[in-house]
Amino acid sequence: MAYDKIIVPTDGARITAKADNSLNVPDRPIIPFIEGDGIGVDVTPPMIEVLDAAVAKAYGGKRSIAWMEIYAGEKAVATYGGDTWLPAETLTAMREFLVGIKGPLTTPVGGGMRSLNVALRQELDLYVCLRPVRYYAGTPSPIKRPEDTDMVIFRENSEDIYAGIEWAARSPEARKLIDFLIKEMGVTKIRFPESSGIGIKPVSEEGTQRLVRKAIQYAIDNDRPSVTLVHKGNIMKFTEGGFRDWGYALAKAEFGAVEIDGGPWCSFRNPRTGKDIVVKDAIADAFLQQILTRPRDYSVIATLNLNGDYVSDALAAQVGGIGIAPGANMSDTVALFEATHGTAPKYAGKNMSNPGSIILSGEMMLRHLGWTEAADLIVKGISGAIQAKTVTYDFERLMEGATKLGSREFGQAIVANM
Ligand SMILES: NC(=O)C1=CN([C@@H]2O[C@H](COP(=O)(O)OP(=O)(O)OC[C@H]3O[C@@H](n4cnc5c(N)ncnc54)[C@H](OP(=O)(O)O)[C@@H]3O)[C@@H](O)[C@H]2O)C=CC1
Ligand SMILES: O=C(O)CCC(=O)C(=O)O
Ligand SMILES: [Mg+2]
Repeated sequence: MAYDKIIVPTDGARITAKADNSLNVPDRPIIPFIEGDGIGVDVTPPMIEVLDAAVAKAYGGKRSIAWMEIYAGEKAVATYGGDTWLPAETLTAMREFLVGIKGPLTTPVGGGMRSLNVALRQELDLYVCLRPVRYYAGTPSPIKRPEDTDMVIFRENSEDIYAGIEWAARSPEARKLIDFLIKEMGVTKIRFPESSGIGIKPVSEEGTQRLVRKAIQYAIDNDRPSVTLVHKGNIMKFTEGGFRDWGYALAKAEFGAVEIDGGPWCSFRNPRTGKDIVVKDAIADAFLQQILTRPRDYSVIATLNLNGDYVSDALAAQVGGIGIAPGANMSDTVALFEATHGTAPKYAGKNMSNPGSIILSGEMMLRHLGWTEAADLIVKGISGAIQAKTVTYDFERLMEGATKLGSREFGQAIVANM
């Protein structure tokens, strides 16, 4: 494939997918990366340095990464000109090279363009947003026993109110839709029809089931005790309630789950371990208080797009903040690893922000490639740097006697602790 601005490294090779969607990973794979807006300049370069160091140490030069910059957001506009926020060849490169990593991208509030992050997920159909939440010893946390929080979020990434189907108040489209709802659908509950903006929340059986299937399979593969479907189905019966019902139906039809005490909770035996896996559900508001009051009750979480967004940041805060919360956006073939936080504009370019989130996203990426030895070194390095209290401002301000490091220097501390 010929690219315009993307320079494909000539000394690397493409990752390819086998028929069963597992990966053929060469010893020097080409990995596309998007630097990201705002603090992207601060956190992405240390991520590259840390991953390179971990791979070099783990494999003594036998393996390495050929990094390939691809563009989105402000750097895309600077590189391609005009209004090119998400160049077509960025999507082409992700489809061709299959595994990539990105920094955060800015989305204006209210008006302006729609989210490039969401656009990437939709265009590449990256329907799973996978966000593991675990505690690293020594990390400052607002709760008493942060080590009790060990959850893995499977956030549906392609539909829900997050899909961006909405019209501004008083626009012809909003008026037309509201008119249709009132006149043809008999809707009487729009309190202020003249001045309502209006959004649509699509939630499908297919979309739910492909996500819940991945969450249950993860619980099986990783010896997890439960999968909780988190929804607000008492209020939004046919969208969030549908999510719950379709989730349970899938657990029964595909994994042989049977109801416990008349349901709706059900369980099945993990074929790998022989232990029971419980599939249960929780209403989102109650869930948000229970993750604080009894986090040990929850393990794998499957939820809709907007709930997953809220839950991700809430759980990240419990284990020390968004500065070290990693994530991945995945389809059956393409995976784009991504920090959970945004562009934190007030810190942009100041070499202050914690690069831990994108570094641990990189750690997930190495595991996805099967390079577990290098991934383990990153966990060791970050644990060591935190325990030595050599950390960025976000941790330092909450720790007694810590040394404050810049983003770059924290990356170096991780490498030093590998
Ligand atoms: N996937 C993506 O690319 C995402 C993009 N965004 C976009 O980012 C922009 C800014 O969003 P905003 O709501 O401010 O959320 P951010 O996550 O960018 O920042 C909120 C706060 O979180 C803390 N924080 C975030 N990242 C780090 C880090 N690496 N190290 C330490 N602390 C960190 C800071 O807290 P404190 O000030 O207390 O130190 C910061 O002020 C918006 O345009 C939004 O749309 C948002 C989320 C995800
Ligand atoms: O796309 C954005 O700007 C925000 C996305 C977000 O907060 C997330 O995916 O966690
Ligand atoms: Mg978010």
